[in-house]
Amino acid sequence: MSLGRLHLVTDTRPGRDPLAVARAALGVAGRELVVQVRVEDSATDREAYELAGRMVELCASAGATCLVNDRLHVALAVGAAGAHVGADDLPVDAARRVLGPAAVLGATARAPGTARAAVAAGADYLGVGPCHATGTKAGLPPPIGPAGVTAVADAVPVPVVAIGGVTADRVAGLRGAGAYGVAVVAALADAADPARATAELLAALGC
Ligand SMILES: Cc1ncc(COP(=O)(O)OP(=O)(O)O)c(N)n1
Ligand SMILES: Cc1ncsc1CCOP(=O)(O)O
Ligand SMILES: [Mg+2]
Repeated sequence: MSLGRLHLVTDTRPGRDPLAVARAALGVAGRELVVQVRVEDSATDREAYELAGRMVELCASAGATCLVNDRLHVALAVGAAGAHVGADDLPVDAARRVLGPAAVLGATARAPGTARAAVAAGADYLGVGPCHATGTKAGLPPPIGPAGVTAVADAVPVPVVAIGGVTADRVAGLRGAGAYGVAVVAALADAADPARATAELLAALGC
């Protein structure tokens, strides 16, 4: 599996335009981009399906990978490449059974033990964090910092994607800590120029 190093997780805030941000990022990053479609828990399956379906088409035209957060049935229904699950979602082994062996399956981990368990259960990559403080998701445990990323990366043979408060300035520290790539919401969704912000993140990643 060749996984992109820059993951754009879609912004769930009302009034945002995740397709416009993804279009701008795809134009710069192409196949190096993974778009993870993430919607509010309160969003309907129909809303998730419609956004994910449009995102799959956009990603396909750029040669990029589209994943769906949490809702595996939506991932299957729109023909996404795979999905991402965390502690409140289906367990990794169940998610793998639902998606099948060929799908890309990501799992959240913040410590070596859970990371090893997720990989043993079938995760292809790990989303690890929050690495830094973030205002994007409430109720998270304290940031693990680059040292926490190293602890996980040293424990598993799969790519580690650092998430939480990631900015272009922080990418070098995270890569040095062992992260294969990074996942961002605000760094692209809040950027005045998402295409330029994408280029800066890619440059920091060494892509
Ligand atoms: C790449 C990546 N890493 C971690 C997460 C968080 O997933 P989860 O813990 O299930 O939380 P929600 O995103 O579902 O609120 C992620 N989505 N992507
Ligand atoms: C979904 C999620 N899980 C851990 S941090 C996070 C949000 C990351 O958003 P940002 O890049 O804006 O900090
Ligand atoms: Mg989840």
